[in-house]
Amino acid sequence: MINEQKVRELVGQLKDPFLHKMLAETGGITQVSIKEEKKHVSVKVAIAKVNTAEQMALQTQVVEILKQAGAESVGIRFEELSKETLEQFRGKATESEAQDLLSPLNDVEFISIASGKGGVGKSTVSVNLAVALARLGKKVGLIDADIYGFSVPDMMGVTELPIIRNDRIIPVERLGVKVISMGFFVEDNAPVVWRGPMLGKALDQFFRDVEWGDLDFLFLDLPPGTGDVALDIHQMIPTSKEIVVTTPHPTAAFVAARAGAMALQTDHALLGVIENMSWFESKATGEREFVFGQGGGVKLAEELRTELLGQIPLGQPDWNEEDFAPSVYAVDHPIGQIYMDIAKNIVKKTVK
Ligand SMILES: Nc1ncnc2c1ncn2[C@@H]1O[C@H](COP(=O)(O)OP(=O)(O)OP(=O)(O)O)[C@@H](O)[C@H]1O
Repeated sequence: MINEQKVRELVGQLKDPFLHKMLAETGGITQVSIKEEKKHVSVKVAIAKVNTAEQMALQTQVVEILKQAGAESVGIRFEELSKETLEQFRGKATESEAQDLLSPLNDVEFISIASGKGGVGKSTVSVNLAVALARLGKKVGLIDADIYGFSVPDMMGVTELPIIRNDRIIPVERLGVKVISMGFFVEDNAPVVWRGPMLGKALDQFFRDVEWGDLDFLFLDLPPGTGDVALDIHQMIPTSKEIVVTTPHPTAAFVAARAGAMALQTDHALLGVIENMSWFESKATGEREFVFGQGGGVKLAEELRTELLGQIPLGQPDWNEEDFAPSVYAVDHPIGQIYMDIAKNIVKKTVK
């Protein structure tokens, strides 16, 4: 039976990745709560530096150790240790440990894109939002963590593979966005059965071993659905702001609500809802046809107590040969404009 004492004992043995001291020693476990009937454990952990690759590695360890001890799901929030505690320990830090504190993913805004089921346009939205933020002059990265699909490289017209320099993976840059995909690391783009530890290792690499450089936003295209893989990934990625994509049919919104609930349960914040395939507009008459129903986005946003960030109609991107990215809408395309509006709202909502 897992209880608070057990949680403190187990997590307390793990080390603050910067101070290299056990969390029990640094006073790094600041809160523990357990929902007995659901076996959901929430822990608040204080470490020297938050939103880093090191935090992400520690997060994976905490989830693993608590799951082994019988927790069914784990929620983790990170905060920074107080100045006094830091000074007390940092005085003893070596030069290389001080280097850790300059970890390049500090202060990056992680934005994950989720959906209740496949095929609703989650990858299309991820790609176009990332490009729209780059068009606004932001420094943007995109991780294709949809392990069932690997669709991002094709959608953006990426044909090359990342190169490795000094043991670091250099992401492929396309339309101002630095891209890394699970698909780059499997043969022939074949689907893979990713098991927990392997998946964790692959994701960990994307944060730790990729030379992201200086980023404002790092997007994560998550696998669709609310099954085990989606849950694992939610637990393995750093704390992020999440966008849930749905189609307008009310039953689609119902499934998407579960994705939103999963985000909250795993301690990610909701940034809002995007409704995709909202209508088809006739070029000749301007009349709108609600091919996939109506109202799903509004309903979902209400249910999740968040904002409807935008509605995206059906429409094909117009691309030209030189800049071939099949799923990216041009900046002057009406749908490209909608993505720009959503991107501006994201900037406002995240103060980046
Ligand atoms: N607004 C839209 N208008 C027209 N086609 C769209 C629109 N949004 C997405 N599509 C198309 O729908 C298909 C599914 O989109 P996408 O792959 O982005 O969905 P997904 O939710 O990421 O699916 P999965 O998670 O299963 O990979 C793609 O062929 C995409 O080009």
